[in-house]
Amino acid sequence: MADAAGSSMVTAEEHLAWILDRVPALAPRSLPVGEAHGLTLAGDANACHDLPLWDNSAMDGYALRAADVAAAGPASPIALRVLGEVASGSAEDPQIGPGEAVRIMTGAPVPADADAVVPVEHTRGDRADDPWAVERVEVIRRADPGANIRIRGEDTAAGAVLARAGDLLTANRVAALAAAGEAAVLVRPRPRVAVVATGSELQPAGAPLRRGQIPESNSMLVAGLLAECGVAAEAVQVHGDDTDAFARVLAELASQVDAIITTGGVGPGRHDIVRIAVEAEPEVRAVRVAVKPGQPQCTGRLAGGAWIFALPGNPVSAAVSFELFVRPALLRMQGRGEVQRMRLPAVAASSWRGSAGRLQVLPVRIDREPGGLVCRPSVNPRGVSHAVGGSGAANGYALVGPERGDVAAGDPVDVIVLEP
Ligand SMILES: Nc1nc2c(c(=O)[nH]1)N[C@H]1C(S)=C(S)[C@@H](COP(=O)(O)OP(=O)(O)OC[C@H]3O[C@@H](n4cnc5c(N)ncnc54)[C@H](O)[C@@H]3O)O[C@H]1N2
Ligand code: MOO
Repeated sequence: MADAAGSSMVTAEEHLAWILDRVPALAPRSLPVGEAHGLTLAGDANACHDLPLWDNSAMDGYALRAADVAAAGPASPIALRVLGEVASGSAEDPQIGPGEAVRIMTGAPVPADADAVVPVEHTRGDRADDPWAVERVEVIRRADPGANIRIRGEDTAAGAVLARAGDLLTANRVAALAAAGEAAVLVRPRPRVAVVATGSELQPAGAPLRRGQIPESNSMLVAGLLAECGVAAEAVQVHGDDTDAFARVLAELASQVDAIITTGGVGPGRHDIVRIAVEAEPEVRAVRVAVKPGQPQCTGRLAGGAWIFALPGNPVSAAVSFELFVRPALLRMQGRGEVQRMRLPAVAASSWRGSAGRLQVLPVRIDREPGGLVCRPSVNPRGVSHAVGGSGAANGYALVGPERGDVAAGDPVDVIVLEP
């Protein structure tokens, strides 16, 4: 281990940069586009063909020659002979002469002889009980050339870049790639992650508690935070403060997963078994980060292969550490270009005590108000790290830089929103 626990203090930015410089990108693989939602592209993806593929109708109506209906109006209908129909999926390209039209449906290819589509609402049919004409249609509104025709390639040209390496494949992106003819995409997989909560005081939720015991909640916290960033935990374990047993668990998991997230046991205490277990690991750093909460961190690559993110046991400290360091690292393993959440400007609705010299990451309730976003602490800022109860009501974090001190009501603060 590079430093003895707590022997050096680094900024949150420096610790994140240290992590992002080192975490490996997982090997890419090709997947059918329909299985790639939520993954990250490992190479640029281009349109295989124009979108739309051919000039097609934007309306259910009649394809015709615009010049034929230039003088049409409600009081001066123009009658056209109906030749037939081009339905969606039809490969027909019927010839249309002057004074002629074909019924056409939305999305169907516009016949080469037509230069406009008139919606059925702007026509009168030749039967009393049906708006659609069979043989003869009266057009009661003029149409300009090009009206209601979606031009081949006007959305995206063949060969255009639709998404780049590092982009998340959102539902919209997957749809764009499929629509543009991509059958398979090169993506990086989600990391395999194990969660290990440590502490001899921990009991299953709902179990009877004697003095000194508490319900275990961090494993659910971390597994849930993983799920919220698209990763299903492969293993979730809870262990007591037995250094040897923990070292064995770590050694076993290190060759099975890409990352191990532990909580608890990173302080300088006599039973802080995680810190003790990773002390001899040359590529794991133990640092104190200038952040509140989330100060003690042991992070790096274990000799067995996996990365370890040993987070403090205090529940809010663990949650903040996950947000600041683990989430970006897991996204970078997937090759994601942007690994940080968007920071939005908000206004503090109340004053709170700051933490000059450390980045304050405060669980807050963020609300929309007519003037913009406002936020108020959801925990007592006096003691944030253990405030698991109050933090449950938070929907984001306020980020107050180390150069700032206390926050006054009305002050601007940056927030990140955690709810989708
Ligand atoms: N002498 C010092 N003491 C402490 C320091 C320090 O610098 N010097 N740092 C404090 C800070 S800051 C933090 S954060 C904690 C980090 O402690 P650990 O990572 O060793 O965490 P634990 O001692 O195991 O637990 C802390 C706290 O959290 C509760 N906890 C732990 N695991 C869970 C769980 N799975 N579910 C729910 N709650 C859990 C635990 O009961 C403790 O109350 O150290 C400070 N001390
Ligand atoms: O720095 Mo510890 O993680 O706050 O309480």
